[in-house]
Amino acid sequence: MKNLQYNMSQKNAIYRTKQTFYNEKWQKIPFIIGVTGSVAVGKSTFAKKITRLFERLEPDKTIAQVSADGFLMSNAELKAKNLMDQKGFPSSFNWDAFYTFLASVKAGKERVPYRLYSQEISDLVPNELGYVSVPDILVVEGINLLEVPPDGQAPPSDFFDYVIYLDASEEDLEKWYLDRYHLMLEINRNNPDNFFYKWANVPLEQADNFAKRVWRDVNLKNLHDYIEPTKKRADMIIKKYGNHEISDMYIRKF
Ligand SMILES: Nc1ncnc2c1ncn2[C@@H]1O[C@H](COP(=O)(O)OP(=O)(O)OP(=O)(O)O)[C@@H](O)[C@H]1O
Ligand SMILES: CC(C)(CO)[C@@H](O)C(=O)NCCC(=O)O
Repeated sequence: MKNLQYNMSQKNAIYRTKQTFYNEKWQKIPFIIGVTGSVAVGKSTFAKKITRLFERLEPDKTIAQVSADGFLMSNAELKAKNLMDQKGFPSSFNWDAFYTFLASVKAGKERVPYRLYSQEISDLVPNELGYVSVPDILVVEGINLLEVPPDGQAPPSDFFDYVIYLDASEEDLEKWYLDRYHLMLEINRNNPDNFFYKWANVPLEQADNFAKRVWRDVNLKNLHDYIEPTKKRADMIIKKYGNHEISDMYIRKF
């Protein structure tokens, strides 16, 4: 946390110096923190925690939190493009929208809109937008923050001031993924409109075989091919034990 606060004050000093040099009026530039890593590593939980911590430690600053899952294409769009088995891969994101969002936040625009994603419906939330209005700090969590878009679009990492990569063993990741899946089955057992309803009402072994296959063929493949290769570009790597406690921490000093 100290490291993050230090980086933030350094970055703000640079922004101020630049604006003075260019004879510009002082304008707040949001400090954007990224939290990245595998599906189910705990990015949104961790992002929530650092947001709460900042709210306590820096009570005079405004803090917002956004998930990069909102820049995925909708399930309908993925189905139409035959990309459902690549959900979460670079090919499944709307990179232009992600870039425009980050560029608008950094430019200090008011009420910058973004789509919301829900793990519970496993899709973008229809007819609802979130808005970010020039916060001091924006925490963005997502699997793709340090990836380079596939079609030559500008990479979102241009706008991140500090990126934390959460790391864990593949066994723990699969377990956390399945635990969350079981929770979704439980919650939606009597909810026929929900994505998980179908799987909540077949024998557990059959439901588990489906989830394990999705984990292996989609999320683990995504980790190997696209997410893990970005790890060395992070400013900080935090490795977690199976009980979610931190086992190791690496900080990039350059
Ligand atoms: N610190 C923690 N303590 C206890 N449980 C945790 C912790 N962090 C994550 N979990 C659990 O692990 C699972 C995955 O966490 P979370 O949804 O935050 O992951 P994620 O990386 O944001 O996932 P996704 O990429 O799919 O959005 C959830 O069931 C969550 O409750
Ligand atoms: C939304 C993502 C891509 C990442 O958060 C992930 O949770 C996901 O839905 N992966 C696709 C395969 C699956 O349903 O788990």
